[in-house]
Amino acid sequence: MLDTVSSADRPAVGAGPAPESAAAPRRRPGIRVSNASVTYRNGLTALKSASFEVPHGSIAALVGVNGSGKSTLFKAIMGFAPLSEGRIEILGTSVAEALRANAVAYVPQSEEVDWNFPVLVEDVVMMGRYGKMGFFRRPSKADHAAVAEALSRVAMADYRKRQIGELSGGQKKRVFLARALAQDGRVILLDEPFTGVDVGTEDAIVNLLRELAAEGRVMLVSTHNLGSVPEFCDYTVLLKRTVLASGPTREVFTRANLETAFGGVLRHFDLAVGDNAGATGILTDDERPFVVFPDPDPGTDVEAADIRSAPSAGPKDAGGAR
Ligand SMILES: Nc1ncnc2c1ncn2[C@@H]1O[C@H](COP(=O)(O)OP(=O)(O)OP(=O)(O)O)[C@@H](O)[C@H]1O
Repeated sequence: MLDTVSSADRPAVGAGPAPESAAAPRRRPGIRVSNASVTYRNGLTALKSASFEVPHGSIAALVGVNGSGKSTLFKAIMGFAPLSEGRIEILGTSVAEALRANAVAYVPQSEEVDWNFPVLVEDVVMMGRYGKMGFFRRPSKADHAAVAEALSRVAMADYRKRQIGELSGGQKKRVFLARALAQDGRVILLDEPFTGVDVGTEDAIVNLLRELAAEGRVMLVSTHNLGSVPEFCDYTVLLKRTVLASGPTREVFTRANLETAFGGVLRHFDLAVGDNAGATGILTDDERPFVVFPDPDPGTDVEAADIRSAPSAGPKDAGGAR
């Protein structure tokens, strides 16, 4: 039986996880990955001894270069890729039990979907209800109501009779988010939800994810959009065939950790400001950049912010692009 979430489990959205003290009860993990390894049939170990936790009611970024194992981790959480060692727990149960309870929803990358397949928007969202239907998959009133509510939550109710292939990239993403909502997924895995979407749609998706976190759901978001991670992800998991670092974003999402995770792949500019010895750093792997301001008080956390576009002044080289 999957456990339920009380409001006591929920963090203040956007405020990051509450600090834990000896007196405070430990927040229950939504996803707990312990020493998990995945080896494909061709002998490649795509994930080695990965361990991390993401608590109830939070949004976690899954960040790493192409081939670092993000999709492999998603497949393991969805039960498609068996573990050669270790364990994954979802809402305190095994993967198999979480899948039986229909607790894990997946929002795919656009490339994974055949957009020529003739299917209506409302039919795609109805797929989220299949796990709750009988053998003949005849939708009940409740199923139709759940689909309508999910579509209106992502502002796509007017498109329900449209062919999915006719929609824009951002609209398609919202439809697949609606499918996850119709399923009532308590754990939602989102694969590159911001690729190819405009800023308005990205903001709409982020706001929705915040609402879902406030409802106690757990989101794991694979993204190359580094600039948006500190903005809306409470937790970060840095992946490079294993977990390099994981925990609250403000602790994990540091320049040093990002450089380790991305190595030479990450573009890195330092903007020297006048004679200021400290320099503003911009880290990007080509989507929205992540900006690191000089630390006014060395020894404390690095201050970070995101920008939506490159600064108008060109980068003054203090290390240059790598
Ligand atoms: N079915 C498979 N069989 C064998 N190797 C695989 C399989 N799927 C993925 N791999 C390999 O596992 C490694 C990790 O791939 P994965 O798709 O998990 O990376 P990723 O971080 O999701 O990459 P991207 O950012 O490009 O989506 C890669 O070297 C990939 O070639």
